[in-house]
Amino acid sequence: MRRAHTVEQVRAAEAARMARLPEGTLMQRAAAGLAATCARLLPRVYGSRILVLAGSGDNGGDALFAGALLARRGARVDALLLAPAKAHPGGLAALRAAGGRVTSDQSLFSTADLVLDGIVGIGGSGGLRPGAQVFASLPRRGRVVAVDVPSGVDPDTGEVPGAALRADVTVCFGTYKPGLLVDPGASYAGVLQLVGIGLELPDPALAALQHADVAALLPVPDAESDKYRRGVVGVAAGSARYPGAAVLAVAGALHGGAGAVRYAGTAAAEVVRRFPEALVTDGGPAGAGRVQAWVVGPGGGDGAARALGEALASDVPVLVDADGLTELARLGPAALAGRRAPVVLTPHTGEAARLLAGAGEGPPPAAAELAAARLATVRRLAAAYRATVLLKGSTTVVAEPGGAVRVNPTGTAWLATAGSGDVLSGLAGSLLAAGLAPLDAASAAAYLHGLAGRSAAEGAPTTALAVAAALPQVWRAVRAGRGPGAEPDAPVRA
Ligand SMILES: NC(=O)C1=CN([C@@H]2O[C@H](COP(=O)(O)OP(=O)(O)OC[C@H]3O[C@@H](n4cnc5c(N)ncnc54)[C@H](O)[C@@H]3O)[C@@H](O)[C@H]2O)[C@@H](O)CC1
Ligand SMILES: Nc1ncnc2c1ncn2[C@@H]1O[C@H](COP(=O)(O)OP(=O)(O)O)[C@@H](O)[C@H]1O
Ligand SMILES: [K+]
Repeated sequence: MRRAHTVEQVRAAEAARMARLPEGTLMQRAAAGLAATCARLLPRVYGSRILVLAGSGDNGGDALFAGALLARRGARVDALLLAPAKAHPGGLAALRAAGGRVTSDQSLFSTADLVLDGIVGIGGSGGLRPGAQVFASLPRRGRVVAVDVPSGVDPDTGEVPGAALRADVTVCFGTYKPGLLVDPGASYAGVLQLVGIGLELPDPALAALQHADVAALLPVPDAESDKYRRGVVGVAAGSARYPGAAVLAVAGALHGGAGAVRYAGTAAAEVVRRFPEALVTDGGPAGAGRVQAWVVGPGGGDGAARALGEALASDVPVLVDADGLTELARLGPAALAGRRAPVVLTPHTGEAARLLAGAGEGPPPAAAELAAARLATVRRLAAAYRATVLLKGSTTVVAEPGGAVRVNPTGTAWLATAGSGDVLSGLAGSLLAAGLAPLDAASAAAYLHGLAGRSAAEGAPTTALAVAAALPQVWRAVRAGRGPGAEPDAPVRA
């Protein structure tokens, strides 16, 4: 599990640690780790040209001390101070003593072999200040290494309220910060490198599953298993207008670990033609027979309202997607009140906007606004509907009401293809039917779906059905601990 902590959590852990260590120890550890990463990124340190951008706080201090270490190894290091009067005195003295120089020449940004972004770290707020904005758009030749956080990215949320400096690598200290794992911030961070500085940290604010975590969650049949004990997942999806959504949701469900898939809806003939192993009925969930979880809504069209009502009236977990969400938004959170079994909602940002409006949170916000504030959005939705919410998009995030939040590290923009969301809802519903808790089912499904998307695409456009077809190989890779993302220290973003 990759864990991320908020600024408040990091500061508390740092304060506790610093009380027991000589002053400056943590900064020395941070700078040493930072310099080591920079050295690995350069063909050779000796003779390379390095520009340090140093702001007014300790983030600038880290960058200056790292610059000093690199200067001692023969690099030519220039430091551009964004607030010269407030530059970290110890860091500046160390840099000068090592032969580094202070410069005001901004063109070095474009000629340096490596740029260290020490403008602002976890003390940052708002976008880059005017004096630093120029670096967000200057051409670059060498790599940019962000110190702790790319300057301009909000460390706690990943929001990017103004200009920010895009990094190739971010070296973060002590723990990941949520803003490094969630878009848009994550897309500014590049590859993440964690440097331990010996902090003792509390439960994380945000976590990202890794291969071993997902492998431990995946249901595996044993000698006692039969198809019913493995769980039956019901899929109420598709309509005369959108029969394909039924096929895609069933395709996802068939690869999610349930022992059987029961389809209920008007696309029964299409489903059986494609998947003879599915059990089908052309009525709604109420008359479909016993299942351990329902998936309602993909391509549901006019039938979504009835299917949602019948599924919610059952006593098993219900996953609501697509047209089911539109109907739920119309009804508002009251439709879920009194339900004992869990509810999982899987909106994209457009559906999230409708759900928020349906919860009485004012007029529907613009989807783009919600995408820019993914963590806040998923938390608001989970709280308003008292349900587990998986918010889809450039970074998929999953939240429980008032509780844990998970971020999916495996996504790929190739998944932005019609119908891939239907595969995801079938898959997640199947994991729910197999007995996984809602947060685990949703986040494991997103993890597998992302890997399947990568594997199906391999750099070329793919289709939703191909994503479903790639699921078995992805299961095997995750269970065997191999394939992309398998190494514990694999970059969060491939
Ligand atoms: N506290 C510690 O023990 C450690 C801190 N470390 C470093 O210290 C950093 C935090 O240092 P600070 O608390 O001094 O905070 P920062 O260095 O992140 O920034 C604080 C200063 O930047 C200004 N500022 C805020 N937003 C800005 C913006 N958007 N543009 C320009 N300037 C802005 C503030 O006015 C303030 O003066 C961490 O990110 C990490 O790099 C590391 O050395 C590890 C140990
Ligand atoms: N830019 C993106 N980067 C990564 N994944 C994306 C991006 N855009 C969409 N996705 C993923 O693609 C899938 C699309 O689902 P959805 O929006 O429901 O489409 P559909 O209704 O056509 O199935 C989701 O899993 C979503 O997370
Ligand atoms: K920084």
